Parts: sequence; C-alpha cells; structure tokens
Amino acid sequence: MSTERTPARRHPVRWHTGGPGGARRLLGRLRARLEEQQRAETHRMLEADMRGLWREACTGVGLCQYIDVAAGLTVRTPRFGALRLGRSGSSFTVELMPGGEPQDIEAHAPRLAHSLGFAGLRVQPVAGRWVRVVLHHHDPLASMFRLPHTVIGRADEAVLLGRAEDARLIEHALASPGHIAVQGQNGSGKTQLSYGLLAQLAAAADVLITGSDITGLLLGRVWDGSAHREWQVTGSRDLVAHAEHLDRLVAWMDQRLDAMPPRQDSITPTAQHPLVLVALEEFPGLLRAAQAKDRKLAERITSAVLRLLSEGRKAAFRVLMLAQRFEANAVGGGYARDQFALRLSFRVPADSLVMLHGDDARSLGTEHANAAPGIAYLSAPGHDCTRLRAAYVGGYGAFCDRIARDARRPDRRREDAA
Ligand SMILES: Nc1ncnc2c1ncn2[C@@H]1O[C@H](COP(=O)(O)OP(=O)(O)OP(=O)(O)O)[C@@H](O)[C@H]1O
Repeated sequence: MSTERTPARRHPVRWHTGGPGGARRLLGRLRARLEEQQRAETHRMLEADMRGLWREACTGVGLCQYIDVAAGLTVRTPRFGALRLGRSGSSFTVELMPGGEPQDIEAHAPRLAHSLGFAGLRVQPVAGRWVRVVLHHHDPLASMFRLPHTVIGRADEAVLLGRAEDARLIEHALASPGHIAVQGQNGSGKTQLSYGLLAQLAAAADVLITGSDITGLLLGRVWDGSAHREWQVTGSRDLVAHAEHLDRLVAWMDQRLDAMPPRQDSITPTAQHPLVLVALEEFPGLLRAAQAKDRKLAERITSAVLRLLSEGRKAAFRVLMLAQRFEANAVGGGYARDQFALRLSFRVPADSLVMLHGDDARSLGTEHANAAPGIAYLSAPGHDCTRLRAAYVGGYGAFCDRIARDARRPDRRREDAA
C-alpha cells in the first residue's frame, strides 16, 4: 500500500527582526560580536608575543633554571600566566619557579622591563606561588607632583604625603598612633616633604606644631605670629635652649599621662588638648653639636626624645624626626629607631634603606640609591612598602606664603601646658 504524502507547505523563511529598529539592533549585536572576536584574537597574539619576550628576557638576565633531560638541556623560567591590558596599565601573572621569591624578579626589574619594551615594572603578590608583574610605560614617579592648596581642620584628617607608582594618593592621619622617620641624603627632598606636611597641618584647630630645628628654616621665623611659634626652638647657638624645650615637652606629656581619666589609656586630640607634633629637623646634627659641647647635654637631649618616642603616643604627642641616615647611634639608639611606625627614605645608600625598612627593601637598594629628589620609599603598618613621589609644596618661598596665610593664630583659652 502506498501512502501518498502531502508535501509540506513551504513557507518562506522569515527573519523576526521586529521591524527596521530590530534589524539595526541585530546588526549592532553582530558588529559587537565581531569586534569582540577581533579584540580577543589581538589579545591572544599580544599574549603570545609577551610570553615569548618574557621567556627570553628571563633567560637573558639569568632568571632561569637549566634542567638536564633526556632530550638535552632545557631552560625553565617563571611561568607566564595571563596578560591583562587596562586603561591604567598592563600587567601579567607569573608563577614563581620552585625556590623562587618575588624579590628575584624585582632584583632584575629595570633590565626585564627594558627587554619587554617598558620603562619599569613592579611585582605584586597575588596568591600562593603567583605574582602579578605590573608594567609601566613611563616612570610614573618622574614627573613633579604639586601639593594642592589644602589644609586640614583636625588631626584625624589625612594629610597628603605623595603619589605612588600606580597613581594612588598616599596619605597619613597624624592622629593615627605612630611617629614619623624621614631620612635622605643632602638635597634628596626631606625638607620639602616636611614643608608640605606642616603646611597642611598649620591650620588644624587640634594640632600644635612644636620642636627643635638647628637650621631655623622648617620651624622658627616663618611661624612668627602663629599659635605654634612659642613652642619652637631654633638655631645652634644656644643648645641648652633645645634641651630645656624638650624637657618642657616631656613635662607636658607627663602632666597629660598623670591626668588621664579613669578607664582611658590615650588622649583624643581636641582644641583644648591638641595633638603635639614634635618636629626634630636634622636631629643627628643637634646631637653631634651637643656632644661636642658637653656630653651630659647630649644625654639630656637623647633621654628627652626617647621618652617622647616611647610614651608620647598615648598622650597625643607625635615625633617627626629628620636625619640624613637613621643609624642607631645618630638618632639616640636602636630602641629610639624602633619606635617609628611611618618610615620614609629619600635617596640613601642601599644599606641605609635596609637599615630603616628591613630586608623587604633590599632589592630596591641599588635603584633607590640614585633616586631623583622627591622620590621616597615608604613603609608603615597596613601599607605595603611603596615608592612614591612626595608632594612638592613649591620651595621655601611657597612654604612661607602658606604658613603666613594658613597658620592658626594664638588662642589663650587653650590647655595650660607645663
Ligand atoms: N617632591 C619634590 N618634587 C620635586 N622636586 C623636589 C622635591 N623635593 C625636593 N625637590 C628638589 O630638591 C631640592 C632639595 O630638596 P630638600 O631641600 O628637601 O632636600 P633635603 O633632603 O632636605 O636636603 P638637606 O639635607 O640638604 O636639607 C629642592 O630644592 C627641590 O628643587
């Protein structure tokens, strides 16, 4: 029996485009998909190029292991993971070789970067044995970073220290517990950084800027007429005045510690009980001059500073110490040096960098020993070790103008200090 099949009715194929608007949308989607495919293909090609360059660069600088296998000698380099291209920069992940550490890559950073066609690179830990290699098209610290015309109103507001390599702003609130150490050779940028810090703090209602400055530039004359001036001692002619002034600050600190309310172990700065910033410009110079005059005077100065460093945090006292090198015997001993939480190094020899920041800084030692003025290395609790371009106030004249304009005027209603 044959069955006759009725041929299926053929319908013309219809595209459900939803009218002329729908057709445009469809075309748009197709175009976007094509562009996405082209982008992915370009990315794959770039990634393959970069993988090859990375391998060659690592072999070239000796960041590799030679392994003898049956087929001959093979070279193992840190394994390239994935390339990431972004608006703010390019980076790729790398798996460290067995026994390798991120510092091994950092140690060759300038030469690796140049072989890859970049100005610099930094290594960031990712997870486990993986790190991210961040590439810089130009040295992000090379250009000047001007300090904006800002002041803070309170000690717990952050002041600007500078700008990091990844363009992050690096800030610090003086109210956070920690003294500040700044080291650097002549002309490396310590004073300019301090000008910037004090200029930002000068107007704060709950900050008093005190200290000792044998140069008489950071403190002293420039502060005439402000609330801070009577708490500053300058010059190298009368060294006893520096010792007396530091003793006076210690007595004030003791008074605060004695008067600490029950169930409270630290003072919150207020306008009546301000945070006392003790700036010690070129402190080793003061100690040397005191030692040359009278050993007992130097001991008196050292012991006052040690007390401010060890007990000051609870009493809302903060020390900002500047020195060319933070050698223990130049700054009052290793114990004194250990009290600094925020540490900044401008251009210093490699051993000085390690002395203040520890072994983490070792791989950057050679590079940082030639850093341009204003480039600093920072370490602090909660901050990975960071290189930054310090904010530049614009020189001494600009600092004087800012202090004349912004510095807080005397207010007699304040706490009666010792
Ligand atoms: N952050 C910066 N940005 C741009 N230039 C800077 C910066 N810091 C310092 N400089 C330049 O370097 C010069 C020296 O800086 P500064 O006086 O701060 O050095 P220093 O370390 O305090 O030296 P010294 O120990 O001799 O006082 C400045 O006059 C300025 O030209």
